[in-house]
Amino acid sequence: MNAILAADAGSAVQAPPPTVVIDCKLDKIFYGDFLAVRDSHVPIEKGKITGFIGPSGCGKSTVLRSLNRMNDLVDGFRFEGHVRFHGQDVYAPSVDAVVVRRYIGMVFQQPNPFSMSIFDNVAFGLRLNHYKGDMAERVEKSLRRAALWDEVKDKLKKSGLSLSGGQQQRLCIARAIATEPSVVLMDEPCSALDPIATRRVEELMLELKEKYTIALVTHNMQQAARVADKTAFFSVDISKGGRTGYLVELGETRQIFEDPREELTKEYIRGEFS
Ligand SMILES: Nc1ncnc2c1ncn2[C@@H]1O[C@H](COP(=O)(O)OP(=O)(O)OP(=O)(O)O)[C@@H](O)[C@H]1O
Repeated sequence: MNAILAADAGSAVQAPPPTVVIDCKLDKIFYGDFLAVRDSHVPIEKGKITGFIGPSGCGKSTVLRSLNRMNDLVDGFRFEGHVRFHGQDVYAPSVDAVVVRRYIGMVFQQPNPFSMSIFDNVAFGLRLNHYKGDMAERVEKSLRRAALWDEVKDKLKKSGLSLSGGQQQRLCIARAIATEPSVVLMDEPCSALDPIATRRVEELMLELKEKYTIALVTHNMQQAARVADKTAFFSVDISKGGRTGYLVELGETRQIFEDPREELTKEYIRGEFS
């Protein structure tokens, strides 16, 4: 027996430490004077799905949108803390938000294809980023990865808006992954979809995490339990007269659902599942 294993005899063999792709430490997030979120440190780990759950208004979307500077255009948005992508400050003055979103893509609640062809929807971000490679090849690859190619390959020139809701959301996923981001942020991607389309997108998430890291906001606890590797539970602090969201607990999904450390998490999970 070698020395390392001998020293560890009797304990489980340790998995290698996870790689943190986005180190997000949001001490305070404001909209104007309103303190929307406090004390939320959510490291996003490579190759995993991190689910954000919690009651309405607890800041799930605010935290998610802070990761790729989606809040830049919101008047009065500011935060204290840091967001680092592979160690690089996402908010450094020298960093262009368009470049950030090329590496940290986003899928929204409502499928929002642009009013242009299916092909152009997927090519959109590539053109924005002056992609020099084979456009048709990349569009096909993205549509295949989004499990949509077989349904649209004969109508690439048709409008993205002509597709069903579930197809539109997979088109948006194809658009988000076309630039080959490392991380895809998904803000309630299934809330406008029926159960069958939801299942399809959930299966897709599980396939995509082989290649992309995913952060997922969901209202649907069962969805978090089904797909997330890690789960972050947020709540709302009303003790000081305001309504400020904060991270209560972050852990392996199984631990959060079956053996939460915090009383608040227990109550929330019990309430939602009972
Ligand atoms: N653009 C904005 N301007 C001002 N306040 C905002 C803005 N966006 C969100 N807020 C406020 O910040 C708080 C957190 O909102 P956020 O949408 O992040 O919560 P959430 O947990 O995602 O909610 P939900 O589950 O209902 O979507 C809420 O009090 C909300 O009203």
